[in-house]
Amino acid sequence: MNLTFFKYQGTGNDFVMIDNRTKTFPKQNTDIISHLCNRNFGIGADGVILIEEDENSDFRMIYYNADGSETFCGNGGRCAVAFAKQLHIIDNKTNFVAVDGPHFAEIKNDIISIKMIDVDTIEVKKDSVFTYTGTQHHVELVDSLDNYPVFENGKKIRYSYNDPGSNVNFAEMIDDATFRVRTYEKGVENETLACGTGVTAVAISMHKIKKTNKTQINLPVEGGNLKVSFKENNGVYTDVYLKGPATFVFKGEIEV
Ligand SMILES: N[C@H](CCC[C@H](N)C(=O)O)C(=O)O
Repeated sequence: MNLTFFKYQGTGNDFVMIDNRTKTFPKQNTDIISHLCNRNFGIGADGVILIEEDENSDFRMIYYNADGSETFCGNGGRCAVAFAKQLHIIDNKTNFVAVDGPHFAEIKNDIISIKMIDVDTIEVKKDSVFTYTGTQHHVELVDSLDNYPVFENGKKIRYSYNDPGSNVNFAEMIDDATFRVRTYEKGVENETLACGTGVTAVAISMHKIKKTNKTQINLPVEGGNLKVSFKENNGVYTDVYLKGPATFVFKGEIEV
């Protein structure tokens, strides 16, 4: 079949976006998803995102990692909002639904803010934090991310968690409002240039272990700059917003 796709990237986390309102995309075929994401034999991306109709919200976003596993994706959510606007499904504000539930989002001066789920499962361990921001995230502080072995150390930690494993975020404290982040992503099985649910996990974890008392955090990543803001009350994090750019790269067609 001939497939029209739109390529988007959010701070370097990149996605093949498909308007699947006709419900014709073969979702069960993980080989097709992997092929689309393959950077040599396909289009190349960290994941595939489908936009579908939803009776209770503006649209449904479905995210698949490059290995075909389904999860939520924060940067992907921001790109889905930009894509929905390009398709004239929405204007600058939207309520949409994803695998982890409903999300509000808005576009202001080309910056897309997406409301993330409330975060209340935060497991503080000796040298790391494990939390859930729409998917599983391991967070640990390191002295410097320059030349840090993200792939090697990330892969080891990723598989140390019981199935489905965990994404792994290494954070370097720049100041009390800024944490640089590099992430090894499960399902991509590599370092990505940014991870939205990952930087959200870092911001909340750093507040939880009292490395910062700020509730608006800057998170420079390899592919750009993200921001996370939140409220905290008795250890529960609400009004969690992930903010950053989402860019249309090109439109294309591929035979699958
Ligand atoms: N890049 C995504 C995270 C995808 C998470 C996925 N790798 C998984 O949990 O399996 C983000 O911006 O949140």
